[in-house]
Amino acid sequence: MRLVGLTGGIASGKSTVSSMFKHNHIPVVDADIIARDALKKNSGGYKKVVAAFGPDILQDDGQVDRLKLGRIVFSDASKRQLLNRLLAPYISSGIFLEIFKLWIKGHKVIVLDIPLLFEAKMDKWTKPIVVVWVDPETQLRRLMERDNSTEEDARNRINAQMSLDLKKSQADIVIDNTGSRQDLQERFSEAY
Ligand SMILES: CC(C)(COP(=O)(O)OP(=O)(O)OC[C@H]1O[C@@H](n2cnc3c(N)ncnc32)[C@H](O)[C@@H]1O)[C@@H](O)C(=O)NCCC(=O)NCCS
Ligand SMILES: Nc1ncnc2c1ncn2[C@@H]1O[C@H](COP(=O)(O)OP(=O)(O)OP(=O)(O)O)[C@@H](O)[C@H]1O
Repeated sequence: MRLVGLTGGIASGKSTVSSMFKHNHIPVVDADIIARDALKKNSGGYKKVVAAFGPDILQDDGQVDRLKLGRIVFSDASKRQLLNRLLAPYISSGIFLEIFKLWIKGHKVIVLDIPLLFEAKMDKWTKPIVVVWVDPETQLRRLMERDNSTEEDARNRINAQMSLDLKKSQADIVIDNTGSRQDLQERFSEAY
């Protein structure tokens, strides 16, 4: 079985590339979805995170206020490391469970779409590593547009990750997504 690592920076275009893999009938495990499940009300991760960060991070319905928690952790590295440490066991076991389910169904190639592939040291499990790269200005603009966020919030999120150029230097395949969606489709078709 081949596990392809699909990574990049926030808003560099991983989800867009991941839908191209799905279009080619290659299944994708999305680490962001698994991380969201790990923080849903009453899950193991939720209980740990609420115990550590306090009830102020909760909405009226008891779910975690993701915007509020995001503001806290993306502007404070030690709080971010704490959140990462608390959720890591739930996220990694969720990822391996999803991969296992696809493997027993007989899939020979599976894509793991994970923004923190290198940061979480999961790069040793994947080959090839595909990095979706964009230039910094395009990344900032797309992130602000997509999330309707301020420049400060967007910069904090970008700075919370390993630099995109460093990720690019460790890639087996680089897909440049600075151009149009059509250009991206062409880059993808050249690589796959
Ligand atoms: C802080 C949280 C609640 C903010 O939620 P929000 O809905 O605003 O963002 P979302 O989860 O959709 O993430 C958007 C992007 O932010 C980046 N990001 C998320 N968590 C982190 C992190 N801990 N460090 C660096 N970048 C991160 C990723 O590029 C991700 O694609 C959430 O991101 C979270 O629980 N993060 C910790 C879990 C994690 O590490 N997730 C990454 C997947 S492995
Ligand atoms: N080539 C492109 N031209 C214009 N907009 C694009 C292009 N590629 C992606 N986008 C847009 O940029 C934003 C970020 O793309 P996408 O959501 O695929 O990134 P991502 O890497 O999956 O982000 P995250 O790390 O937050 O999950 C989205 O709004 C998407 O529609």
